[in-house]
Amino acid sequence: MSSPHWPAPVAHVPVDATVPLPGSKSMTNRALVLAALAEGPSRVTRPLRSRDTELMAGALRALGAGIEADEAGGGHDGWRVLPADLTGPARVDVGLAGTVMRFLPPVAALASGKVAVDGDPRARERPMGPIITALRALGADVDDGGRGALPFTVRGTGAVRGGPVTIDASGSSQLVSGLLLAAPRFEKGVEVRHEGPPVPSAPHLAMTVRMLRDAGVAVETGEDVWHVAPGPVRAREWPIEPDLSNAAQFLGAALVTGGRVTVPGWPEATTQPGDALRGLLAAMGAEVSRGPDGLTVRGPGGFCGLDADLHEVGELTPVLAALAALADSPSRLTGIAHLRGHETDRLAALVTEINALGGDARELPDGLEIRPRPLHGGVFHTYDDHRMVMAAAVLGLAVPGVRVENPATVGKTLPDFTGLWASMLAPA
Ligand SMILES: O=C(O)C1=C[C@@H](OP(=O)(O)O)[C@@H](O)[C@H](O)C1
Ligand SMILES: C=C(OP(=O)(O)O)C(=O)O
Repeated sequence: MSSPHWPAPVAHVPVDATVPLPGSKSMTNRALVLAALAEGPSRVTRPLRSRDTELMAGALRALGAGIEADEAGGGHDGWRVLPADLTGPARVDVGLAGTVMRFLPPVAALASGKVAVDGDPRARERPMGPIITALRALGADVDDGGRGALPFTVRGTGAVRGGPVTIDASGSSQLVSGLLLAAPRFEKGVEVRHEGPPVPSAPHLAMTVRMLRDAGVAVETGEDVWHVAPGPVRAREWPIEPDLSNAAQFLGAALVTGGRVTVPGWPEATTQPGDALRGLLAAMGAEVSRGPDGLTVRGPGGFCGLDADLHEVGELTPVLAALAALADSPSRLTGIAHLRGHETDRLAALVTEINALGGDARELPDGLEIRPRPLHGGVFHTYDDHRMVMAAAVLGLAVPGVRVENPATVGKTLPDFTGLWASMLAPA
């Protein structure tokens, strides 16, 4: 899926905009899974409609679930989800979606029949081994040809025993979330114990636990251990919050241009990691306020670099790295070695592309060090990574001549990104 280069627009005046954002990828894909496993029909309202969520809907449909437009939904592009007996044979395409490749196989193990799972070429390189091994330990039959990676076939028997399992989830929190989401339907539930270097993305694990409990499932947590009791998953309405991680580039534009951006509907309390933007952008010098209109970020003119451990909020890194390259002082972003297993090796990609524009970025064993330098235009490669497009757009606000390769890859989580960006930059 490539598209012509996109000339990232320069902001000639401070932005002054309100940017409504589509729903959270992470919440939408959890809601779809829980709704497909529920006792009766559910609704997912204001979901994200993007490549990652359409892939999840397609995967669940392939197993037999009904997922259809919610005609009564008042124009929010919502879904009605009608659970059904899960059956194979089926083929599932996970694309490059971490949520689909880690959340779907445990669901497939509950189906009766074979489910073949594959994805984009890069998906075959993303960490999957620990969840394949864990599924086997829980009683599922997975044929991966000894690769410990995609593609593989889950030979479902219609039931999974479940019980205790130990996993090294240091490569991705999704390895734990995937097991937990399907576990209420395992005969014994599950007790997942993590052993290894720290698990990243704690808010995403909290989101998994929160949403399971919201579906009436009993979940207990301790340090590096999660217990899900077997039992029914309640059918319900799942209202999806705006995607706060996708707010990063828009709020960042306020900082870069010394302007103002408001994101409506910012939740009072949330498990989304994007909520950390309030503190992170404030640490760079932004004025951050919350009101009835939403969350507002104002940029003071210049802004400073960031010294932060992003272990829990790794998906914010590409945009924060772009901001760091434009800041008034150096930045150190640490705790993010696991980003080498994301859509692309994000640490390598960010260093290569920032430096190709004249920047000074270097890899640390677990992160990035970025020293601001005057940048120039050029092609910014995006490596099938939506967040590389978003990072490039932030750089382009201040650097004339940034041309973004394959901007359509942003459709993974924000298909209308360039439209929203243009609206943000349009004079009020
Ligand atoms: O569970 C989720 O919805 C996600 C968890 C995180 O994955 P990692 O823990 O692999 O970083 C995050 O980066 C990803 O964008 C979404
Ligand atoms: C890491 C990300 O996605 P995925 O769900 O594919 O892991 C991301 O969106 O930044």
